[in-house]
Amino acid sequence: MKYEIKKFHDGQVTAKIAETGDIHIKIRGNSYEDLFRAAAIKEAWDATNATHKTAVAKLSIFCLIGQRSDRRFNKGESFDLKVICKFINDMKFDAVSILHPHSAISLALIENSEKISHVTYVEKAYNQIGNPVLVSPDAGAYKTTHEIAEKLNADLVPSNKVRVDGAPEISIQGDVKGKECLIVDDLADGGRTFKFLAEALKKQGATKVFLYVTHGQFNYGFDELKEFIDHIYCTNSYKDIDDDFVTQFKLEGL
Ligand SMILES: O=P(O)(O)OC[C@H]1O[C@H](OP(=O)(O)OP(=O)(O)O)[C@H](O)[C@@H]1O
Repeated sequence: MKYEIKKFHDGQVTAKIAETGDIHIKIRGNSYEDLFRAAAIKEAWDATNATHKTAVAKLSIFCLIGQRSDRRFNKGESFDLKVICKFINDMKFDAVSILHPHSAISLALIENSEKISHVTYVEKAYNQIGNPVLVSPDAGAYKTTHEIAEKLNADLVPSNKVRVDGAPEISIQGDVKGKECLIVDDLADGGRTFKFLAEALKKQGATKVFLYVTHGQFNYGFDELKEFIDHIYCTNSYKDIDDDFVTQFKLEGL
């Protein structure tokens, strides 16, 4: 470790660089404090490397806070992802990698950014289940899941979701009768999207329904989800989960 982080009683974070040279900071990035930690480390690193111009600083963010707020939802409201990305740009990293961002807007707003693909984790779930049909829950997930289906040589059933008064309405565009399905998406907040989709898939004859999300928040627990979902796969980008219902793929550095 090339740095130390300390926190004062009032919540202030402070960093100390232990060695000069290249640095690669890996954070969840799912809280403002995480971003401030990275900023403190980078500030100390810049000062330490002021005469070492060839050293490289990289930042990996595994679960970018505000990634869903990729537009100004209503007139008069703040565009939160823009504020967050401005803060990240101010740190001036040479490269910023973002694991499975919700949309391409994060990558467009962050300078020197690139995406870390989630294909490895989907592939692990796909192999553990034994070649299920992939299901993309909405238009946003279709493009990336289509790319993954091509790579894995898997069947893909697209589905569409529109929210009516906050509740998702589902239409499935393919035959899932007698098949095992793996829903693939970026994040689960409460997970209602997937509960409704799993119910619809089972009504159409799917034998088992599994869920893969990269960022597993599951803010309301698993009880409701267990009704129609057989098992969940996710990474620990957002938090560590200890539950038999969930298989978590641990990210290096967390
Ligand atoms: O766990 P849940 O509460 O069901 O939410 C999960 C869904 O919400 C997100 O999409 P979102 O509706 O934000 O996508 P949008 O960009 O189309 O608004 C995410 O990509 C999932 O599809």
